[in-house]
Amino acid sequence: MGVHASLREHLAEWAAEDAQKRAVAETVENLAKAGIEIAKIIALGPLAGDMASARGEGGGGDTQKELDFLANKIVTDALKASPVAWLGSEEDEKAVALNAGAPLAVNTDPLDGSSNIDTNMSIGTIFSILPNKEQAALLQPGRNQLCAGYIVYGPQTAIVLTVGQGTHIFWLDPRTGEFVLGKANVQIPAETKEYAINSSNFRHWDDKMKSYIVDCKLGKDGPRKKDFNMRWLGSLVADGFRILTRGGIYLYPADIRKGYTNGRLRLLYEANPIGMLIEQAGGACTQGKTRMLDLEPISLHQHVPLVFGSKKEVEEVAYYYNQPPATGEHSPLFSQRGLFSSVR
Ligand SMILES: O=P(O)(O)OC[C@H]1O[C@](O)(COP(=O)(O)O)[C@@H](O)[C@@H]1O
Ligand SMILES: [Mg+2]
Ligand SMILES: [Mg+2]
Repeated sequence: MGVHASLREHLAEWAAEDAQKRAVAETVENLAKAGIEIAKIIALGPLAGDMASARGEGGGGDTQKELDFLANKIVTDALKASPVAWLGSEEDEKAVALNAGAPLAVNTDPLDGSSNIDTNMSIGTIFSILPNKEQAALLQPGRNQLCAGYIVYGPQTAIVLTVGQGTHIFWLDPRTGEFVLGKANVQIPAETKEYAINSSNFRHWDDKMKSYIVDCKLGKDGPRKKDFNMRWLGSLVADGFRILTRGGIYLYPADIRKGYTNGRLRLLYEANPIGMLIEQAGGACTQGKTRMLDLEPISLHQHVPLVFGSKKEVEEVAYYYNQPPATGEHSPLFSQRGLFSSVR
């Protein structure tokens, strides 16, 4: 399949005469229109009202902000007008029935990066499109996704998209209201020297994660033998975009805080769509050791530890997780030497 200049042409050629693919294409186009609407609100900043004010709790249990609510409404309306039977949204506690008998089911994070709404930083809308099934259509492993993507609202608005034939980035041209191809077949470099983690949580992590980060910080003086840089934007879509652009690794591990024992990110509408986009760009996405897209979901708002990015670096994290437990002076808590330097 060729990659066409506009998102519309790209989807039309891919879908051709296949009914399921045409349904996916129509849904993506409707989500793209919803994205343009959301982008306009975001571009207004405070002129659109206080979009960062709290409204209560969203369906997933996190604080719901005004823009979370509004984005959910816009995305839900777009999906109601699409061949979608079931909707799973971060902002709705339960699955939402849309068009009975339609061929698709969609999981979405309508507004990712809510803590950045009033900071003029990139935020986004994530979606994962699945075939409809008679039972539990939304609870399918990520490898079943027909399409995954997100719209990022940043200095530029763009859609990062995969239908299983590479990951492509389409930029919104505000002059025409059309998404046009910016980067076809994104390839994430296999190796990296840049990691992204909220390191304020260091004391809550297990020893394996502490060791990995300690060794990154030791740089050339430690077992990794290279200096690392760190970035943390606090929006998965923005950190993900950087990794798609120049490589890197993103980590949100499980930790011992209440509500974080399976990490912070959600499997169905964050980890799975990001996982498909990253794999299709030559990267890897795991729960630390095992492939994200093979995980059998058990609930709509399920948390999962998330590690993704440059393939070799993601494998390096699995290497740390596969080491025997650390004890005594070899603990990164007590040592400035890398925990596993002796076993390499
Ligand atoms: O504030 P923390 O703990 O660093 O978490 C940041 C992570 O949480 C998220 O904001 C979760 O997404 P929501 O804003 O959709 O809840 C990610 O985008 C981001 O990577
Ligand atoms: Mg999110
Ligand atoms: Mg969200």
